[in-house]
Amino acid sequence: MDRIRITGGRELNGTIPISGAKNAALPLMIASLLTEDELTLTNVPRLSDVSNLARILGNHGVDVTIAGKRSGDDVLMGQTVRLAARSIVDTTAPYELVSTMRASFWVIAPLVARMGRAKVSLPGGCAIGTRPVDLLLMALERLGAKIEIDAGYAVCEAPNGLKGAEIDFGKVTVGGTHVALMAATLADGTTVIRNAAREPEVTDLAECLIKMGARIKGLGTDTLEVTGVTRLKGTHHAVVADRIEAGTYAMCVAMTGGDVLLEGARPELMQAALDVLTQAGAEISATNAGIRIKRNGAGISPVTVTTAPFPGFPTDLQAQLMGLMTRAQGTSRITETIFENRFMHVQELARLGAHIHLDGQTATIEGVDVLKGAPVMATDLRASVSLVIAALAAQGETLVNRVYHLDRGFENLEAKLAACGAQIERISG
Ligand SMILES: CC(=O)N[C@H]1[C@@H](OP(=O)(O)OP(=O)(O)OC[C@H]2O[C@@H](n3ccc(=O)[nH]c3=O)[C@H](O)[C@@H]2O)O[C@H](CO)[C@@H](O)[C@@H]1O
Ligand SMILES: C=C(OP(=O)(O)O)C(=O)O
Repeated sequence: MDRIRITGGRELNGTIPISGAKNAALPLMIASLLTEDELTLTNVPRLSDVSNLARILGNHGVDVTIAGKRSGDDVLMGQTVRLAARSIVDTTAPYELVSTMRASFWVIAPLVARMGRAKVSLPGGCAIGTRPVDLLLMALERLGAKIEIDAGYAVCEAPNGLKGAEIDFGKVTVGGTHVALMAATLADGTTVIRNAAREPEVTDLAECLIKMGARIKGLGTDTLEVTGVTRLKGTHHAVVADRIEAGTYAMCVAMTGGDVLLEGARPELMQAALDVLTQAGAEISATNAGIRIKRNGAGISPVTVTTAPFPGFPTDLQAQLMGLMTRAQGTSRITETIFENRFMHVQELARLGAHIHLDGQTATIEGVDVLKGAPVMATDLRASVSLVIAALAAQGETLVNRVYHLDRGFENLEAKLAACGAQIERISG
């Protein structure tokens, strides 16, 4: 199993290219099930979640080709992925495949919308919380699907097609909004989705669906109106830049000091995170090329932050912010409101010398002057990268185990950081 070795104490200076967003690429790939034509996605990140989903879609009969490895020696470009679901050969998504990644449950929406049936394994909980799918199933039921839970599978039928309806989400759900949006595009009549998630990845999916011929109004708001069409067509779409990856590298720079251009990052999609970084003492400027982040000399100021759905501070940056605050000059408070158990990093950060006290959903972090390298491991993606952030400022060597979590969501993490001066390397095997 690969590990990452980091020797802390180096400033970061240079340019980090920001990849396409994992959380947009996955639903976009799933949307290919809605049409017989070819969907071409560019700027797709090289991540294990992407290759796993390609395998899952292949099982349904989607022809997936992945091209465009790199242009030049050190300039990494996203991949181009072509997906053609000419005929769907299997409407079942088995446990063995769905259990490898939660987002694959979302195939239920295009399968039932196009084929009138789907049998998809329930995804189960994960390290950050129980993560039920009741709201996703409620949305499909509102559209007229009959759903039964049988032997661990959601069996969903709509032999006469889906019908437009009002869907009111009691709680903001990104996955629920993706599912409702995809299913409604092929439903008969108009669907109104209320309390829809406004995350940029939802808007990216909606923009692609519109290019495929879907009729959707209200992009970027909490009310989406979808008028169903009988068929969708193929298109080309570039995956939106990853605001979570950009926010993560911004926190790395805020931690180590230095001056880095986050190339291709979109400041308007991550204002809450940029505001928190500014409070923490980083200097942020938006440029034509992306976001420039600097921290020179002054220490890290403590912050008080509560996670919230977009446009609030994202839960997917909560662990990274905690990593940064371990070295703040004072006491920070971070409250997690989206997932009930997203604190797997607390114990591991403590191994590096962090002082964190957890009380319910709020972590109180007493900043320390010195962190010291240690072997660490985490059980999820963002928790793992919070350890990388702390390790970049720790004295001595940190070995981050279970790198496969990082490979789910960060393309070439060690190459991107090393190019800016970090002492970081992957140890294979
Ligand atoms: C692949 C992807 O895009 N993953 C993101 C997506 O996950 P995901 O789509 O799974 O997260 P949701 O937005 O659905 O979850 C938000 C909250 O709603 C709850 N809930 C959700 C569905 C449901 O049927 N019932 C229910 O109670 C969840 O347990 C959680 O407490 O959005 C999360 C919140 O921004 C991010 O952290 C994940 O990175
Ligand atoms: C929680 C995440 O992903 P997933 O929903 O795929 O588990 C994440 O990207 O931080």
